[in-house]
Amino acid sequence: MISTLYPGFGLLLVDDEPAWLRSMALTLESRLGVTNLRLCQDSREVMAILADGGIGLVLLDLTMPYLSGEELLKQIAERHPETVVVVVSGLNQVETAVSCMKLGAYEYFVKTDEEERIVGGVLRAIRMLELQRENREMSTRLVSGGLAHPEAFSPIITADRAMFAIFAYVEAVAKSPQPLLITGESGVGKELLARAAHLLSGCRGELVSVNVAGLDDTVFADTLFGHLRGAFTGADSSRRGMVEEAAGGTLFLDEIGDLSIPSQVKLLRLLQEGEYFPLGSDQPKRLKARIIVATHRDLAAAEAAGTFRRDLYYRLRTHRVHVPPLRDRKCDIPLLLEHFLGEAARSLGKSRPTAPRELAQLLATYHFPGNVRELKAMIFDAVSLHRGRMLSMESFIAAIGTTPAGGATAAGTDRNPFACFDKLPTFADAAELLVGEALTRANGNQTLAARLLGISQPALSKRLKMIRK
Ligand SMILES: Nc1ncnc2c1ncn2[C@@H]1O[C@H](COP(=O)(O)OP(=O)(O)OP(=O)(O)O)[C@@H](O)[C@H]1O
Repeated sequence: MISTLYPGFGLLLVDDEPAWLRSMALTLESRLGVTNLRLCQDSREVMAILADGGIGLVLLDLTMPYLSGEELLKQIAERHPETVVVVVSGLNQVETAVSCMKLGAYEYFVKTDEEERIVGGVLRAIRMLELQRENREMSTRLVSGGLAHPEAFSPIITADRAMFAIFAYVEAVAKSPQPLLITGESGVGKELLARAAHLLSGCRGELVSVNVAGLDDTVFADTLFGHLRGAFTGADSSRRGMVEEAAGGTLFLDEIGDLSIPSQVKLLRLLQEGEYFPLGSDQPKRLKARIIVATHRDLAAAEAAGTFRRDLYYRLRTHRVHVPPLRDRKCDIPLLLEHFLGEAARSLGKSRPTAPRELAQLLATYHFPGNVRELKAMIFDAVSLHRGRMLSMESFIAAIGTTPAGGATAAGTDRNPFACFDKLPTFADAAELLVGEALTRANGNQTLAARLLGISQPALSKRLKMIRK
């Protein structure tokens, strides 16, 4: 069920020199983690291999016995136009390169080019093909009327279009054996999405979650792969690792961006080889779980900074989604408010309070660094404190009031916004600025602005009149 082949389509390397084929295969495997490879030394076999299906990308030599690369390029363009061809030739001639590009080659490299350039070109071609495949799957879903299994996403409350697009994507790639990478700030709902992907995968086993942040390399290996009795001092009994617990299901590795480099190597090996060794054992076990990983970190930046291995990054990002922060989907706030009010009332055994009309508006003024988790905690806190029918806004104002809307807390200004002023504004100027800011955050709603300022609505109205005079 679980394929360890990467990418999801085959790469066919065609060259009459076996040494070049071997060396290219090793380079692609070690640099990009490519394992879905077929090598072909005889140009006459190429079209038959393509006819069998499964090949997405061909790396083609030009000068070969029987059929030349240019002849093959013509035939591939005619019979398999969806197959991408990258020419890697010994010929360093501009005319040949131009003629190959005219025949439909995606890129042209000379064998003496730097390895980095050729590897980069192959990676571009792989990404383009992966995107084409994803787009095809997505459009099929859109044409066939959206989600086939909306119920898998029912725990995720949203009215946001970007979120629905993510659902369609997750459904499209749910049965793929390749890993799924979910990124997004803390508390946006990445784990909920992982659960939906697991449900849709059709795998009958469990979803096993492991937070890998802060695990040192030995603990990481022990947690994932388990150990045999006596594997190390204190290992009085053997232990099944999480990879085994997740067999037939999904292994969800959270906070993957915090994984140490040695543990990244172990994870890459697991993905590439589909095998692992429990500590103290020389008998390999097979990976039988789908892998989903999540992080709040920017993995591309971590890869560029050298703290995340490139080969693992490319392996993990085959299918990826980015969940937007709550501040970018404010239309979800009223829905989530209603949802969590009900949930909080039920779990606290209270009757469901009614939210004041301005509450959703007030919440929309806040930037929610902790996203949905923070909103949920605020609502649970307010419901646990509240008495009577109408929910009080005070606990929300207290929570929101401690953090500026932009989220910026420049040094020295988090408690005292005037600390950075050389010359203090006058009292009247400061009051005018404050009132203006409150009205902006409250979208012009005076009742809400007055609450944000901790004054009554008539007092705010009076102050506005004074300002406007
Ligand atoms: N759209 C949503 N609808 C309902 N509940 C949600 C939604 N998004 C998040 N939650 C709730 O918010 C909390 C945080 O969600 P979750 O753990 O999935 O976030 P996360 O992105 O994985 O966070 P972290 O990066 O910190 O692990 C959970 O209680 C979850 O049920």
